Amino acid sequence: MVRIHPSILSADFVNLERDLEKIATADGVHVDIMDAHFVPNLTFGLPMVQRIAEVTRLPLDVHLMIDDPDTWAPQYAIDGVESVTFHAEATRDAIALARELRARGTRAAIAVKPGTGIDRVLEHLPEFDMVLIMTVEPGFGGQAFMGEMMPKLEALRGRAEELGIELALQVDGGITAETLPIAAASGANVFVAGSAVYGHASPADRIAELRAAGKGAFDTGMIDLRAIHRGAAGASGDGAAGSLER
Ligand SMILES: O=C(CO)[C@@H](O)[C@H](O)COP(=O)(O)O
Repeated sequence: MVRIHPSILSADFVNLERDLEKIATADGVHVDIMDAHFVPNLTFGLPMVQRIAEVTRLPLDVHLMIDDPDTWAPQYAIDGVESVTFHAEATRDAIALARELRARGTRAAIAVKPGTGIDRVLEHLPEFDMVLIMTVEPGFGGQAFMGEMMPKLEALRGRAEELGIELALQVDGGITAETLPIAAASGANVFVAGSAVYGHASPADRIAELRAAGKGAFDTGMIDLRAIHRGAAGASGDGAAGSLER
């Protein structure tokens, strides 16, 4: 199933309730939490997430771009939050944190920056409900999609199929109607789009367009994922950072 999660990083924070209404036809709201340490940008924290959860019926997909998620992430497992994503590069113990999030009733997701390999994520894949492959350097909207991240998606989707587990695969950064099918064909099924949605005169029309682009990629069976996976040897990289265990 294709899911479109607009990123409110591109919304008008002063008119956020209005801008949330504009994306009511989406499948979730991507909420970027930035601390000006892990990434060079600053957004907001838990009180704002609580208010967002109160004013929208859509499930929240909280993406923590912060230091020390081991301490802070569990607090975001509140009503209305469907998943909490923390970064492999920032956590001390990804598995313990994922288990804690699940125990609190939210989906546990791990994100990797473009320079980070996925070997350890592949090793421990059943611990996570979702993996987020960043297709830009985290921090800002409006950057260009990095197609060279596609082998990571292919390797993750292939491994999930081998294990017979359900895994949401999210991509974030530079997603448009042109780039979304590329990521869908590589195994992604949850698409974050900020400037593409909020930069359009009608966010609802853009959401429909993105959904159709993703559905088209799946329906036409553009690419056989297993074939891709066979050719994706070495795609996982050696991991620039992000030990998953202490
Ligand atoms: O996490 C981030 C940026 O770090 C994103 O969620 C951006 O908001 C995506 O914006 P676009 O690339 O779609 O404009």
